[in-house]
Amino acid sequence: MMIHVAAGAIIRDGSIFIALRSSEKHQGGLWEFPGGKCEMYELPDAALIRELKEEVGIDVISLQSVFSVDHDYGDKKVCLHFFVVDQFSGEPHGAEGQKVQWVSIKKLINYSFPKANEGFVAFLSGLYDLKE
Ligand SMILES: Nc1nc2c([nH]c(=O)n2[C@H]2C[C@H](O)[C@@H](COP(=O)(O)OP(=O)(O)OP(=O)(O)O)O2)c(=O)[nH]1
Ligand SMILES: [Mg+2]
Repeated sequence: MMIHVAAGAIIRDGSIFIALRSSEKHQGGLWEFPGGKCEMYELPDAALIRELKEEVGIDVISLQSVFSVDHDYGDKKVCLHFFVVDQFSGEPHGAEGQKVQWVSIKKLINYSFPKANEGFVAFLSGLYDLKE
């Protein structure tokens, strides 16, 4: 079964907010873009808005869908729906006790993400290049 997941790159002043997945979770110990699984009949944008409120305590004002990627981890098949979140209210923080940090876009490639994130990390790194 394919699990649909919404994940968002929260962007402010050339940096992106990332969170560490706890070691007991699937793909634990790796950095992630906050988000989570879509509930039944829930579209990815609605799932992301809900998850960002729960996990990082922000209210999304503006989000843009970037692309979706199917990935088979062997133990789990996911369809990741990636978004850029460029307007929000509230200050992002680890609302569930997870380790978080702001990372400048040019340094994003130095962090270890789950395999399914490769294309999105490359895309975000490209956004930075456009500003040079
Ligand atoms: N949130 C998030 N999940 C990702 C990313 N990359 C990636 O492969 N995943 C995978 C890991 C998980 O198998 C799945 C998302 O699960 P999750 O643990 O965030 O889901 P959730 O927030 O609904 O959490 P839970 O309550 O079920 O624990 O997608 C990413 O950048 N962000
Ligand atoms: Mg999650």
